[in-house]
Amino acid sequence: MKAAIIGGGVIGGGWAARFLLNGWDVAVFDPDPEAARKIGEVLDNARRALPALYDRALPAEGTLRLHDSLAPAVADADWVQESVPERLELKHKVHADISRLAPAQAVIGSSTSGFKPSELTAQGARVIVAHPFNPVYLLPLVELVGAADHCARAAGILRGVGMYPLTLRKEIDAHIADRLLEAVWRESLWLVKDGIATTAEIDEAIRMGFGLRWAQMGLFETYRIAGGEAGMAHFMAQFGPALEWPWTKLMDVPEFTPELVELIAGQSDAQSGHMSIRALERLRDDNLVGMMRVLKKTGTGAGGTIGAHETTLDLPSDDGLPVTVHRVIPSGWTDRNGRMNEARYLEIGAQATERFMEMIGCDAAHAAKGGGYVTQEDSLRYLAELHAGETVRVNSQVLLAEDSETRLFHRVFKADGTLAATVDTVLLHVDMATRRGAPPDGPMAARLHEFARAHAQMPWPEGARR
Ligand SMILES: NC(=O)C1=CN([C@@H]2O[C@H](COP(=O)(O)OP(=O)(O)OC[C@H]3O[C@@H](n4cnc5c(N)ncnc54)[C@H](O)[C@@H]3O)[C@@H](O)[C@H]2O)C=CC1
Ligand SMILES: C[N+](C)(C)CC(=O)CC(=O)[O-]
Repeated sequence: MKAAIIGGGVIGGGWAARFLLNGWDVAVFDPDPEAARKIGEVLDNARRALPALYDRALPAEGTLRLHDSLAPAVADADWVQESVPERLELKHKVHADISRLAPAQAVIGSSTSGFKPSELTAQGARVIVAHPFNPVYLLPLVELVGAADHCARAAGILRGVGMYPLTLRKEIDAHIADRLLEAVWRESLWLVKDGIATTAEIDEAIRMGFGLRWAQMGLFETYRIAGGEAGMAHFMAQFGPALEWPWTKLMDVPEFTPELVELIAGQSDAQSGHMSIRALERLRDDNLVGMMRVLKKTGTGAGGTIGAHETTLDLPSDDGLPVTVHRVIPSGWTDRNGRMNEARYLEIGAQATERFMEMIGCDAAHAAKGGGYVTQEDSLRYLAELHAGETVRVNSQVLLAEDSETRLFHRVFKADGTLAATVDTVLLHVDMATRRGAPPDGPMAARLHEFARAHAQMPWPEGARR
C-alpha cells in the first residue's frame, strides 16, 4: 500500500510516520528544502514512541521517498493526504492537481483544521476532510467529513493503521474537536490578556485537574458522575443556571494585536524555552504512551483502539515452536545506562506464558469457570543486553505437562538471532475455589498435551535444568 503525503510539515510528517510504521510505502512532496530533515526528525521520535504502545511488533517499516513534484508522489497511491498550510486558495490549487493526477480509486483526505468539505470541493475537487491530531503517529482520532462512501473507505483504512475515525453527521466549520479547543483557547487568551493568569498557570489548571479526566471519560461521562447518584439530570439542574452567568467570553474574541502575541509568546518562552521543541515532543510522547498503555488495560478511550489494533498484528512463526512474544523494547524499559532493566526480562517471560495460555484456551472464560494457572517458579538467565527500540522474539517449548504441573521454556531472541535470555517457568493448574492443584481437562488439556508431545521430540534446551 502506498500513501502520498502532500505537505510534510508538523502534520504531514506525522502522517508519514503513521503510515510508514504501519508498513505502508510513503511518498512525500513538499517544496521546502528542509522537508527531508524535518520529516527525518519527526520519524526518529515516532520510531521510539509508536511501537512502545504495543505488546506486539508493528509490520516491517515501509519505504520513504521524497519527490520534487506532486505527480510522481501521488502516482499509484492508495491514500493521498494533503497537509499544506491552512489557506483556502492554496488548498484549492493543490486539490485541483491531486484530483487530476491521483488514481481514481485513491482516498483523498485533507488535514484541514477548519474548512468544510463543501469549501474544499467548491471547484470540483474530489476530497474529504480527514482531520488528525498532533502527534498524528500516536493520537488515534481522525475526524472524517464529506461524501459518505469516500468516508467509509477512509475509515476502514484508518482502523488498519491503528487510528480512530470519527465520521461527522454534518459538516460544520472546525468540525467537532477544534470547536471545543477553540473555546478553551479563546478563554485562555482572555485570561492572559486580562492579567488573570500566566500561560504556565493556565497549563497547570488543565493538567492538574480536568485534563487528566478528559483522556479517559471525556466531558459528558465525567459530568454525569459529577451529578452524583442522580446523574446527568441533577448535574444539569445544579449547573444549568451558570450558563446565564458570566463564566465565558467565547464569541467575544480578544483583538489579535502584536502586543498580545508578544505577551503570550514571552510567557511561553519563560515557561518552556529551556527545552527544544524536539525534546518537548519526546517528553509529550513518553507521557502519552504511558497514559495510553494504562487505558489499554481497561480498554478505555484510546486504549480500546490500541488494544483492538494490537489483536490484528500477526505473530511470526518459528520452526516447530510457537512464537509467544514479538515486540519492540519501549524506551521506558531501560535503566540509566540505556540497557533493558532486569525485571523486564521476567515481564517478557510472563507475556510469553500469558500468550501460551491463550493458545491452549486458558482465557477469561476458563477463569470464569474457576480454573487457572499460578506460577510456582521462574529461573531466568540473562545472556545478552537488550536496548530500547530493539525487536525481540520469544519461542516457547513445553518441557513438562503432567497432572496439574506444566513447565515452559521461553527463549528470548534479539532480531539477529542472538539468544538474549531464557526463562524456565513452572506452573500449577489450580481450582480457584479450593486453591489446590487440579489437572486441566477437556479441550484445553488436549491442546496442551498436543504441544507437549510435539515438543518432547525436540532436543532438551541448553541451560534448562533436568
Ligand atoms: N499543527 C497542528 O497542530 C495541526 C494542523 N492541522 C492542519 O494540517 C495542515 C498543515 O498544518 P501544519 O502541518 O501545522 O503546517 P506546517 O506549516 O508545519 O506545514 C505545512 C507544509 O506544507 C508545505 N507546503 C506549502 N505549500 C505546499 C504545496 N503547494 N505543496 C506541498 N507542500 C506545500 C510547507 O513547505 C510546509 O512544510 C493545515 O491544514 C492545518 O490546519 C491539523 C491538525 C493539527
Ligand atoms: C490548533 N489547531 C487548530 C491546528 C489544532 C488542530 O487542528 C488539532 C490539534 O492537534 O490540536
